[in-house]
Parts: sequence; structure tokens; C-alpha cells
Amino acid sequence: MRVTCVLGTRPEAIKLAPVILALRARGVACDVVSTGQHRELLGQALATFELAADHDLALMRPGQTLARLAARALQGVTELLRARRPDWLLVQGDTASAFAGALAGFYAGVRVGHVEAGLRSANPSSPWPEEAHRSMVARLASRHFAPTLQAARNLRREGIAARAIQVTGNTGTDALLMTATRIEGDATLAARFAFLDPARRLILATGHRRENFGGALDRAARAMAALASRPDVQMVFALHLNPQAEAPARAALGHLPHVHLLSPQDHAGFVWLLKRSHLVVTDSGGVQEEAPSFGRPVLVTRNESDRPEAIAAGTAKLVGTDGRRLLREATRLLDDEDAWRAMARATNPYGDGKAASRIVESLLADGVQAPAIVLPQGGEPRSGALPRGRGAGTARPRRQPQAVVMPAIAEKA
Ligand SMILES: CC(=O)N[C@@H]1[C@@H](OP(=O)(O)OP(=O)(O)OC[C@H]2O[C@@H](n3ccc(=O)[nH]c3=O)[C@H](O)[C@@H]2O)O[C@H](CO)[C@@H](O)[C@@H]1O
Repeated sequence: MRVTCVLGTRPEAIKLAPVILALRARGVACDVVSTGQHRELLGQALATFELAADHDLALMRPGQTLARLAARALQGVTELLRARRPDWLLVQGDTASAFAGALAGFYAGVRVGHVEAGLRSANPSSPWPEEAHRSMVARLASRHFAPTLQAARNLRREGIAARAIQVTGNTGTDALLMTATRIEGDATLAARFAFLDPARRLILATGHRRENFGGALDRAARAMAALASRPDVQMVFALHLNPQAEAPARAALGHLPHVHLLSPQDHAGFVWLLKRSHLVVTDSGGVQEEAPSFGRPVLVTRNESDRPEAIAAGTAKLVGTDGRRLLREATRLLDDEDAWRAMARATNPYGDGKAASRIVESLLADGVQAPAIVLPQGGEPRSGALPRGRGAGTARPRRQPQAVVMPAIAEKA
């Protein structure tokens, strides 16, 4: 069996790395195609897992529109698929690379597997453009690897057949566990962050969502500045490379003595910080999924959530984008031990570290026998080039989405 993974950004690399490693460990020929959407961050993320892209489409250009990026990714992936003709094409999440990759697979008659399928905010403007991307990938994919039962339900509500959905947990937790194990006792990381003051509690912050550009990021950064002026805290803000995401943090926080604005960290460095944090402030999806594993309360600077599981579990709280609620909730968590403890429960609704192996077993179980997309005559691949499926109609037992019970993975500090 041959599998092609298309990815373009840091979180896709982190969340697909465990799948790529698990496929290769099972002897599946798996090649990695990078669109280059986040070129530097992607290389850094893959390197953490000792991986590198086999094909780099190197598509990023300064100031390039999403339309142009998506169009060029569609073309580039299509050409690679023609040469490679994999049995499966895997994409992850909700980026322009994932959407264009899935569309290329669909046009080429290659079955598309969607990792982290079914997340929904139900608001096409937020997260933008991710909500639309992941919904469109769902129309194109023939196998949907949902991280949670809730995500599987979202897909069922949209009419995706139950037999095409598998609840796996989030591969992000697999990646987190791998990295957390690898960095245990790593003295180089302790040295990298030797500037941290052990007497002050650490607030770890990130902010980069496009819909938060132009106002919301400024308000969040100003609230964080008020927090960081407390005598008992220090803050690490892990910057994103996008200047529109970086500028508000630099403007509001850059001059403060106990705030450290860091360039994007490799996964090892970020996980090290996460583990030592007292509180996390973020609009990142992946960070919301990771922090509960270490029992770190998360204040989410968004107006709606596509991760209701963490909110229901009580480990994350939506604080909107006006800064006021962020300041109020963070102050409460810093001043009220009971309020902190109530959120700091090490429970992870997102994974048990076995998502990648569930995905690989599912692909192997289908092998090359599952129904391929049957293209009409004159469709993209010529008849001989159709994937080696047996055509539609191969009967398979109806499988209901199964709940995955996710234990906590780490001790509290
Ligand atoms: C709408 C939405 O929520 N979409 C998400 C979005 O990604 P995101 O919001 O999670 O993006 P980021 O915050 O960039 O990444 C987070 C990862 O990066 C690591 N990290 C962080 C800072 C650092 O300095 N060094 C690091 O290594 C961190 O530990 C974590 O693993 O797209 C993904 C792709 O499709 C989706 O899966 C995902 O739903």
C-alpha cells in the first residue's frame, strides 16, 4: 500500500508525524509532500520527529493570497499524484494545504483520508478560513478520522455515513506524548530557558488566529501586559512568524521586564514550557488540546469554540476577544487556589496516544480493497490509472463511532 501525506503548516506536521512514523513502522510506503505554506516552522516541526519532506512544493511567496496558494497547491499536488498514484492521500485539519490536497486527491480519483475530521464551530467566519476548509474536506474525503465522539457526531449530522467515520483520538496527543517522553531530563532545554525565574509563576501565551488580526490580538496583548505587571508572574509569549500576529504582542509586551517574547519554539521547547506553566492563554487549537494533558488551565481568546470537549471537561474557558474577561479570569486563577485547582485537572478528552495506530490499522484493514471514487469516463486519470479499488459497492459492516476513553497522561507539577 502506498500513502501520500500532504501538509503545509507546523500543526499539520506535528499532528501527522505520528501517523507517518506509524505507517512506516508497518512497512507502508509513505511519502511526505510539503506545500511549504509555513516553510520554516514546518521544517522545524518535522525535524523534532526526525522527519523531512520527500517533496517540497516550496509554494510560499511573500504577500501571496490564499487563493493563489491554494491554486498552486492544487496543481502541484495533482502532478505528484499523477506520478505516484498512491492508494490513499492523507490530509490533516483545516489549512489551505489540506483543502487543496484533498481536492487534488478527489480530482485524481485517489481516496482521501481526513485526520482530525469533524471539528466545527458552526461559524464560517471564525475560525476563518479553517471552518470552511475542514467542512469542504469532509465533502471530498472517503475516510474521516474524528478525534472525538463529538466530532464524529458533527460529521453524521452533515450526512457522512457512519461506516466512513472512525473515532481515533487526536494524533496531537500522540505527538505530545512522544515529545514529552523524549525531553524528560533534557538538560539542553533547561539551559535554553535558564532565564526563567523559579519564584514567579509562568503564564504561557500564544496568539495568531487570522480572525483576531486587527483589534482582538491587540486587546488580548494589552490584558496580558496588565497581568504580566504582577510581582508574582512571568510570561513567555511564543510568537508566530506572521507579522500581523507578532506586532500586537511586540507593541504591548515587548518592553516589560518579566515578559519574554520568543521566536517560534520547536515542539520540544514548547512542550517543556507548557509542562512548567501555571496558566495558558491562547487562541491556538492545538495548544488547547495539549494543555489539559499536563493539567494546565487554558483561557481561550476566541468568541466561539470548536473544542467543546475541553470546555465541558472544565479545563479550558472561552474569554472572548475584548481583553476584559481574560484579565478577570486570569486574575481569579492567579489569586484563588481553589479556582485554579478546579480547572487544573489532568484529564484529556482528546487522545490516549494511540490515534495514529488506529488510523494505520483502519487504512491497512481496507488496504486497496475499499471503494474507490469512480470517475466518469473522461475523468482525470485514464482508466488504467484508476486507484486499485474495486469500485463502489463493496459491502462492509456498518460501524458506529466508538467513544475513546482518554486518560490523563501526566502528573501535575
Ligand atoms: C481552527 C484551529 O484551531 N485549527 C488548528 C490549527 O492549528 P493551531 O491553532 O493549533 O496552530 P498552532 O498554534 O500554530 O500550532 C499548535 C501546535 O504548535 C506547537 N507549538 C506552538 C508554539 C510554538 O512556539 N511551538 C510549537 O511547536 C504546539 O505545541 C501545538 O502542537 O491548524 C491545524 C492544522 O490543520 C488544525 O489541526 C487545528 O485544528
